Amino acid sequence: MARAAGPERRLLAIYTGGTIGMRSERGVLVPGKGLAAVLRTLPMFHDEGHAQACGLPEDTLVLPPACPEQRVMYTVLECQPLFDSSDMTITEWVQIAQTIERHYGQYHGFVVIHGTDTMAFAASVLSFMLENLQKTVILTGAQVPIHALWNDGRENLLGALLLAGQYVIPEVCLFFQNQLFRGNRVTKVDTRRFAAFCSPNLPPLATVGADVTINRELVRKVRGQGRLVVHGGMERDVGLLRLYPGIPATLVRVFLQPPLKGVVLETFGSGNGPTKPDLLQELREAAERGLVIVNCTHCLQGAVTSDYGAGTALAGAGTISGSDMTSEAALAKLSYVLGLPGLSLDGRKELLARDLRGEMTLPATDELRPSLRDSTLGRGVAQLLSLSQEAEDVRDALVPSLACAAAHAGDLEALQVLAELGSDLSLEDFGGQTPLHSAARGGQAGVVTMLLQRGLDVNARDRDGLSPLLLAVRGRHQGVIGLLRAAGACLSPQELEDSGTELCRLASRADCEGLRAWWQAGADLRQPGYDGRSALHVAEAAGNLEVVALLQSLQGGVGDQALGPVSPPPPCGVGPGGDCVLGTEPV
Ligand SMILES: NC(=O)C[C@H](N)C(=O)O
Repeated sequence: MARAAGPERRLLAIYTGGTIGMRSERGVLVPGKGLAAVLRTLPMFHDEGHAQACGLPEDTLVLPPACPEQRVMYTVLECQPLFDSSDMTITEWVQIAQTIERHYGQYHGFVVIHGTDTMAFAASVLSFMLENLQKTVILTGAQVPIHALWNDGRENLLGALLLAGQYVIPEVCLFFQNQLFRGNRVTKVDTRRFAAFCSPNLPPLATVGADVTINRELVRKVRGQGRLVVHGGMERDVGLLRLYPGIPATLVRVFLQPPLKGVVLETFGSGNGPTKPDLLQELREAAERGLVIVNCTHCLQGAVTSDYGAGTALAGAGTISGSDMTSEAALAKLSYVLGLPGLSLDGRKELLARDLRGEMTLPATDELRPSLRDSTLGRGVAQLLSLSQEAEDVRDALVPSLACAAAHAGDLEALQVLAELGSDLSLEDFGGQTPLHSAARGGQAGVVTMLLQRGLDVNARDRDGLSPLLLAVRGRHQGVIGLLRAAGACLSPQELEDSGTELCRLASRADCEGLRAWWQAGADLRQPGYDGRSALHVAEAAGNLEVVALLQSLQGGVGDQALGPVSPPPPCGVGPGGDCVLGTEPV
């Protein structure tokens, strides 16, 4: 965490609705449009003289100077429609995350103006969706509309803008009543008081009084240079069930039915529940058919422990400890972990038990999980996880090699754990290969898909100048070649030039699969070899009619039906389309 440098700090404020901008209609509060226009009239939110002197664009507001050399400028994106946050769902939160992603390069930080009723859910979900966050994201709102004489909206919004503008706190945070909390640690505790939120198991990251006090030890560190990854594939079939004394097993049974894939069980005290055999049996059966059950206490403060038989009975029925997570964070984490592609059930449970975004406090001796102990690679990753803070340098040095080994072996779980550690999956190992090279060489389509989704360079060259595409061609991995081509991979001029000799060699061995792989990668099958002859010449001379026919059909542009169509690579530099979210427009 650092105080932000530079004379101008640009922020994007995404206005989704909530009481802060609400107006009374027929006696009830409903979301109100035009927040930016209101802010423009309030001197604490806009310095019109400075804006005119600098010729700022119409949609840009500028705060009065907080310190002499720095100005915080901001643009308000107003969503359409605006929501009472009671109507917000994962769909809207995914759109907010994607808006941040689209504008990530343009702004130094982000403020999300949101209703308070579901703000703790929103902050939790966003914290998991935004991986490798290197900029400040702050959610805020109000208990009383900003137009009212006595309101908390002005202070909250101003504080959020100033903190996001002046500090780099690379987390999803929530600012309310002079306190900046980690977003996935909060819960709403009051319907009326301005101190609406509390963070029961983690002190605030910052407090604002006459001075701003940042709790530096708590702020998460940026690790690696990995780019922002937005996980939009959150699982929606997750639920929350609060136990109460005497809850019937039949009711629990109904609740746990498919399509539910994961549930947060709110239990008593330190994670205890009724020990009635029929209830435990329902939980056990659900867990055995693959439902993931996370045990969170319904107490405001404290964690799930194994102190009581009534708690260990739940663990015995297959529930996973949620430690001191809030229910909001646990639900968001379930949705995130169950939405990750390509993981086994054990791998998902492994991630759920880990602290991924600072959402849970792990016991001091964090035991290595059995699923990670199973393989040599898993052991390596598990050891890395257990290294102390001081050994981070060693860890950083080992990560590229481990990532390459995991990629080659198709071990998505190990890669996911490395990513969760903040490891940069684009780094080269000692041989100069990236994990994408290794996955391509190993024919690991699942890993290639994951790495491409993370935006890794599809045309990275290893120390010998080889591309992932060439390694996939050599391995004849058609699925991987297709994925790489669709992501814009091309053989380099050198690889294309060298292909002639290789094609002749394949033709002489009647290796049709090898020839098809080159064709699929975009090679010109007429490319001459070192002696000037093409693969077709070689096949004809050898009298191999099958190869001759294949080469003629491929060279003639008639794709082999058995191979399936090869989609042309998209033009380079095409980013995610559209600039609107929830119908959002700058105002
Ligand atoms: N204070 C608030 O913002 C409450 C409002 N119902 C909302 O969540 O949108």
